[in-house]
Amino acid sequence: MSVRLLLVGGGRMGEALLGGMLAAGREPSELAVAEVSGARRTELADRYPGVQVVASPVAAEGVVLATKPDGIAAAVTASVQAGASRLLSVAAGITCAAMEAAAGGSTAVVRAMPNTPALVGAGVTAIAPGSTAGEEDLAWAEEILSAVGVVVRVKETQLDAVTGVSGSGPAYVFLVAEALSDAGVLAGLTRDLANTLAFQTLLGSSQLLVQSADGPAELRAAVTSPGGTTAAGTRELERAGVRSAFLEAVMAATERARELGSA
Ligand SMILES: NC(=O)C1=CN([C@@H]2O[C@H](COP(=O)(O)OP(=O)(O)OC[C@H]3O[C@@H](n4cnc5c(N)ncnc54)[C@H](O)[C@@H]3O)[C@@H](O)[C@H]2O)C=CC1
Ligand SMILES: O=C(O)[C@@H]1CCC=N1
Repeated sequence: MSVRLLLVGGGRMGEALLGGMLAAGREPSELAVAEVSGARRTELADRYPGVQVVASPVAAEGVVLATKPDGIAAAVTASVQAGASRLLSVAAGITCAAMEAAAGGSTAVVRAMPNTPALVGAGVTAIAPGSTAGEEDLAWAEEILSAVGVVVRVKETQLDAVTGVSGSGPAYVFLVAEALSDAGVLAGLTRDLANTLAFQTLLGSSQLLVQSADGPAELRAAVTSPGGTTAAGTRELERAGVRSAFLEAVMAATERARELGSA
């Protein structure tokens, strides 16, 4: 008997999607995970009772591909051989055309770029259709991914840039969190207190940003008193080239996604 949805690759991103879908109310019996690592299969089976955990693809109505980019072509072929007629890939760089070639038929392909805040239902995913994917296929992908956060539709040519901004973006934010906490310790606070202050500041600032009618420049101006502490701190960030560092980081990640797709 086929499952409704098979996840191929139960690593960090695959687990984020699986955990998010279950938290959003998906029945475990609808889901299966194909994972090549035996140790990982044991972990997943323990953590997600009721989800079928297998070593290679089983028959499924639809398949989410979450292996590393260099494993996607083989995973597409195995999934199609097992009977899948609809594929959704989250791999960085790998194009719909490459997956369609590996599928070798009329399989509908949707390419997506999610991010790990999907683990807590606060992800953002951009999706783009392959050449034979229609509205129903996009709606199917949206139904899966909207369980773990916001979903936006983009052109496939935009997906490498999306990878640079929001796919990799959580790592940049975590780096800021570490740095802000380290700075608190440098200024004499305990690590626990510095973590609480840094993490809650990131959370609160993000919530303010998405809920406010003002954009980031206005919100930053509201924190910055004339001749005050924030202006003094911001001057150092600008002097260190933080803004430029973010521009370069996103461009490097975007370029790397392109390279992964052409490897
Ligand atoms: N980690 C992240 O923040 C994000 C990752 N992605 C994409 O998600 C994909 C997975 O990335 P991660 O989860 O970080 O990597 P990972 O290495 O944690 O997970 C990959 C998993 O796939 C398994 N695997 C490999 N070949 C397989 C096969 N043929 N059949 C079944 N399982 C197989 C591996 O054993 C591993 O558990 C990548 O393509 C990446 O570009 C996309 C957005 C964000
Ligand atoms: O680092 C990577 O290649 C993956 C894709 C986006 C986030 N993590």
